[in-house]
Amino acid sequence: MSNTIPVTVLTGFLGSGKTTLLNRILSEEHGLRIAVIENEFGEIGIDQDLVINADEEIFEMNNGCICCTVRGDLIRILNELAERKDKFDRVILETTGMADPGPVAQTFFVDPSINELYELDGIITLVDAKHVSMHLDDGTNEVMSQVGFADRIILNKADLVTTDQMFDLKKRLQDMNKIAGFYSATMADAPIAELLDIGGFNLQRAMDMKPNFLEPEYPFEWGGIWQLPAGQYHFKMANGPDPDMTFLMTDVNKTSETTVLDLAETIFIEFSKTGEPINHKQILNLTNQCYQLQLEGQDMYEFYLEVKTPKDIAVFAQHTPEEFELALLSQDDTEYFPVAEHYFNAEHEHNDVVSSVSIELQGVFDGDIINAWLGIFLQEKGADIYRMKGVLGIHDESHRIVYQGVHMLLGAQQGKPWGDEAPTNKMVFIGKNLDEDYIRGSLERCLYK
Ligand SMILES: Nc1nc2c(ncn2[C@@H]2O[C@H](COP(=O)(O)OP(=O)(O)OP(=O)(O)O)[C@@H](O)[C@H]2O)c(=O)[nH]1
Repeated sequence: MSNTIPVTVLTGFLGSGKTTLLNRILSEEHGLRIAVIENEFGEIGIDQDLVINADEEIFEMNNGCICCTVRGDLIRILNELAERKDKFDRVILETTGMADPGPVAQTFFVDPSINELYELDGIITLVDAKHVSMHLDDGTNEVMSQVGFADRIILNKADLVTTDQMFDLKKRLQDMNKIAGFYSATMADAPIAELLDIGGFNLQRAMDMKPNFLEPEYPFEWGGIWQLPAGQYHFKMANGPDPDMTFLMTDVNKTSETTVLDLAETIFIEFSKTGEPINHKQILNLTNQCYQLQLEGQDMYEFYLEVKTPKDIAVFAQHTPEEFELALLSQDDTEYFPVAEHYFNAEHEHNDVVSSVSIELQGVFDGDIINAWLGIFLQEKGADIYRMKGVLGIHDESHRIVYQGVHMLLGAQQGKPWGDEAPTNKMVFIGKNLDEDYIRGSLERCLYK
C-alpha cells in the first residue's frame, strides 16, 4: 500500500464556492482527518475566519498567489505538514480564485521530496454558473486553466440560473474538458464521496494540454555570474515592468551556465520570500538574501556593491536584464559583463489589471450606513468587482457580521461572537480599477460615531 498522503486541490474563480465546499467537506461525517492549506489573494487573512470551526489544521499562505510562489512557499508548508503526518489523513489545498492550478499540480510531480510524501488525488474546480460565462468571454486565463486541469467540475449556484442556461454552460465547458466529471450544485452540494479519493490526477491529460507541464517554472526570469576583482561597483538600472523587482546575489565557486541552473534549484525557495526593500543609492550585501529593489520615481537607479576580495557572484533577477537595462560598472565606470547566464521559464503571468485592496479599521460600523454604502458601491462598480469579503463589527451586534459579495450580489451572515475581543473590521476587495483611497475614505465615513 502506498504511504503517500493524498492531496485534493480546490480551485475555481473568485467567489465560485470553494470555501462553501470546503466547509461542507469539513463538517460532513466521514471520519477523515483533514489538514487544510488556504491561499489568499488579498494580503490580510479573511478566509480563515470563514472556514467553520474545526479541529483540522489550517495553514494559511497569504503572501501572494500560490501559483507564483508555488515552488517555494507550498513546498515549505507541505514539508512542515509532513512532520505531523500522524495527525491527519489527507490534505485539502484551497487556492486563490486567481490561481492557475497548473503550477500547483506540477509541484507534486517535479519536487522530489513532495513527490515522495504526497500524491495529487485530484483537482476539483468550482464554477460560478451565473458569472463564469462572462469570464470565459473575457478570455480570463485563470478560468480556462482551472476548467482545463480539473478532474471534477462543480457547476455551482444552480439556483441563480435556469435549467437551459445550465445545460448550455455544461456543453461549453465539456468542449474545454471532455474527461472531467460534471456536477450541478447549489451551495456546492455535490456528492463528497465522488470528490475525494479520485485516485490520481490525470498527468497524461495535463501533458496533452500543456506539453511543458513538467518543466519547472521559476520566480525569476534570469540568472547570471560575474567574475569581479576586489573593488567598488554599482548596478545601474532603468525602470522595469514593475515598480519593484526581486533580486538576489550569492557568491559561487564555479562560473558555468550549469552553475546557474544548479543554483536555481535551491535558490528559488529563498527567492519566493518577500525581500528587504532597497532604495536607489543603497548598498547590496552578498548575503544570499532576497531584496526588493525599488524602481520607481526616477529614470535611472544605482545600487552599490563592495567586493573585498576577488569573487565570482551569481545574481538572480525577477525580470530579464534587457527589461530594466541592467549594467554592472566599477567605480571608473568600466562595464563588467556576465561570464555565464541562463534565461528561465517564468512565462506565468497574471492579468495585472486585477488587484486587491485590503482594509483593516478599528471600531464598529453603523449598520444602516454600511449596508447602504455597500449596496450602492456594488451596484455601481459591480461589473469590475470580482469579489468582496468582509468580517465586520456592527454597532449593537454581539457577533461578527460576514459580508460576501460576488459582482453585484451581496449577502451578509452572522459569524462568531466577539466575546471579550474588541471588534475590528477586515475587508478585501478584488477587481479591476479599484480606487483604494476612495474605498477607504468611504468606509471610514460609515463607522459608528
Ligand atoms: N446563491 C448562491 N450563492 C452561493 C452558492 N454557493 C456559494 N454561494 C455564495 O457565494 C459567495 C462566495 O462563496 P465562497 O464559497 O466564499 O467562494 P470562494 O470560491 O471560496 O471565494 P474566494 O475565496 O473569494 O475565491 C458566498 O456568499 C456564498 O455563500 C450557491 O450555490 N448559490
